[in-house]
Amino acid sequence: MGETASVAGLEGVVAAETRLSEVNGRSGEFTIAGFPVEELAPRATFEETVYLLWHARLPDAEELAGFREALAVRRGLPEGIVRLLRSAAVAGVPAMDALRAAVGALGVEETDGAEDARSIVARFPTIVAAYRRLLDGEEPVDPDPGLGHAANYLYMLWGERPQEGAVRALETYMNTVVDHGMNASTFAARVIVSTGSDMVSAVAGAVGALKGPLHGGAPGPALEVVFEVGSAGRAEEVLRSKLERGERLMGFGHRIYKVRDPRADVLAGAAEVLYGSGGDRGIYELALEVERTALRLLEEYKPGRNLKTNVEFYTALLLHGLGLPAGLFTPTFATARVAGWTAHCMEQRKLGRLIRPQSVYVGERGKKWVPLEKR
Ligand SMILES: CC(=O)SCCNC(=O)CCNC(=O)[C@H](O)C(C)(C)COP(=O)(O)OP(=O)(O)OC[C@H]1O[C@@H](n2cnc3c(N)ncnc32)[C@H](O)[C@@H]1OP(=O)(O)O
Ligand SMILES: O=C([O-])CC(=O)C(=O)O
Repeated sequence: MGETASVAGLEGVVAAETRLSEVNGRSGEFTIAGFPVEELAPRATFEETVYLLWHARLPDAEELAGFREALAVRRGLPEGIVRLLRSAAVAGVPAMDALRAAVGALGVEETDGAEDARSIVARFPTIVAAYRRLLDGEEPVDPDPGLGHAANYLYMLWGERPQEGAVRALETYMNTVVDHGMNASTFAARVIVSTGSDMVSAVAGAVGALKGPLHGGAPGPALEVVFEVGSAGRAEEVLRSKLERGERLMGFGHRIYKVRDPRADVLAGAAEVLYGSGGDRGIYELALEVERTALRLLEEYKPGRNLKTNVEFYTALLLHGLGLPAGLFTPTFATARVAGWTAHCMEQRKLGRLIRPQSVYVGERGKKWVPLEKR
């Protein structure tokens, strides 16, 4: 092969054609299967959004009822997976690692992609909620087939039926983050199925990619910073010292968005409603001050980089407002994004080829073997 320049982080490289979602980083627009995120996310149920991704259109009433039912009947976990989660909880395994192990242990149906996708998406919240309860020393709560996907997740976490406002906030969140172009975890999933491998393997790999702090692992640390700041007067001092030490501010910056991430506004709207009706209003106000200070300081320390608020900052605020502990932020992200991963797997299978980019060799050549005793 001739010499080819490498592109650090594959920035700007187009890796696939997709009809699932479009991220426009210059105008700050995000489209999910034809719908602007701000149009779809606050209105749709999660089941409607998943149906839209998988079928390229919204369901009618009968199709939606059938789809809800199809997910609801697949929520239960095989006994082996519950056993696996119990031992992981005893060993104190972090939630994303337990999720990855549990997903990896799901049986591969391999009859058709749609069946795999339904049973994987249906079981994600059950795994996450059961594991959270086991970590807290409580028994898992069985899914309630009478509840929608998001409501049932909260029910399995808390053991009581959630209020409508909480369900709406969670559905808005899950719809907002369900997919996002060729993000790292989605790309990982597409690479795995492109080899002809199965969807369970692809989703387990995607969970591994999502948990990193530069991707889906950011909201926990973003909230920690708000707590570390503690009061509005300390925002400048705390954030400045982080930037002086060369640390990144979690929840800010994005590979594609060079303007504000439009999902931040959708989640800010949902958070405003959630905190407006009570809850920890003080932390919400403080977070807004932290955001303002962070944006100002990022412009000062990284001029011209256009580092703006990303989805994770408001994810942290919204999920905290819902009463979720920080350890559940990334697993909850995964319970939404898994619908996008499976949609991409199906699309990749239909349209894609083996994904196999190139590397440029920068090592030495022509070396001579040296026997062990002479090294
Ligand atoms: C769901 C999601 O995945 S959304 C993203 C969630 N991740 C975060 O919030 C983590 C914080 N943000 C980041 O680390 C980055 O902005 C990323 C990983 C999201 C994007 O990274 P990239 O596109 O690779 O940008 P890159 O790492 O090249 O950074 C460009 C410059 O901006 C700086 N920078 C980028 N983000 C930040 C940040 N949050 N805080 C401080 N500096 C930053 C980098 O240090 C670099 O500066 P330099 O050129 O002077 O060395
Ligand atoms: O698109 C990205 O690179 C990261 C992101 O915001 C997401 O996955 O939601």
